[in-house]
Amino acid sequence: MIRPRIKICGLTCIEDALAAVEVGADAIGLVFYEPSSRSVSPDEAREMIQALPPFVTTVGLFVNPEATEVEACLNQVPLDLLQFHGNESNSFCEQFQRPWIKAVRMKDDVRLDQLNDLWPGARGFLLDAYRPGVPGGTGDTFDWTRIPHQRDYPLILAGGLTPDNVGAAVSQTNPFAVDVSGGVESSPGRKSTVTMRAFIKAVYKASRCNDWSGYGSDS
Ligand SMILES: O=C(O)c1ccccc1N[C@@H]1O[C@H](COP(=O)(O)O)[C@@H](O)[C@H]1O
Repeated sequence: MIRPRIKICGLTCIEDALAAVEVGADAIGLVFYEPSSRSVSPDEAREMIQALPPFVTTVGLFVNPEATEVEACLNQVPLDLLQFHGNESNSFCEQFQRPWIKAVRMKDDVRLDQLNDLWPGARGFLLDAYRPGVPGGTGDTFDWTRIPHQRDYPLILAGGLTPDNVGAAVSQTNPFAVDVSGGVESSPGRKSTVTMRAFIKAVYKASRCNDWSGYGSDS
């Protein structure tokens, strides 16, 4: 099994972003959705990205934004990828000339065989738990047996992942990537380096990838 890429989302300060990269995150997510405790301003996001080493994918998360908000953000922040976590259409997501992924909340009636028809421009689909009235970042899991083994899109598995359950999640679903936010937090908006390291180690272990050597000790 190829090791899934690992995105740590909802970073709010340079210190946590650097720690995420140091323990092995491939991508970091920045939340541009103000009601969230993980929300950052474009200025804060730019400062965080400027502090990163190369080869770290920077992802901007939006929930039903105005196009002007995304454009203003892109003018200030060098984002590699956009993550749309609301009810955005394919044509809305396509207009920014930037690669994007679509988050899909796993409500009972979601048809995973129709994702590419609904959002043909998406580079991948992030599956998250569904909780009425909350767009994401809930810390809830969903039933992974709903995910088919045969897929025609890169699957990014999210929703309530933690160091304790991500190994089983990876083994069961063989995702292209995993995405975590609340499961590696020490307090609202802040990440625990120890927990991020444990999360990444669990992903490596589940993919039988023995070369994990993230910096520092486990304690
Ligand atoms: O993190 C948030 O605050 C958030 C707000 C609105 C939409 C999505 C949000 N986060 C994303 O939700 C999933 C799952 O998060 P969790 O691991 O269950 O806490 C993940 O993709 C976050 O990036």
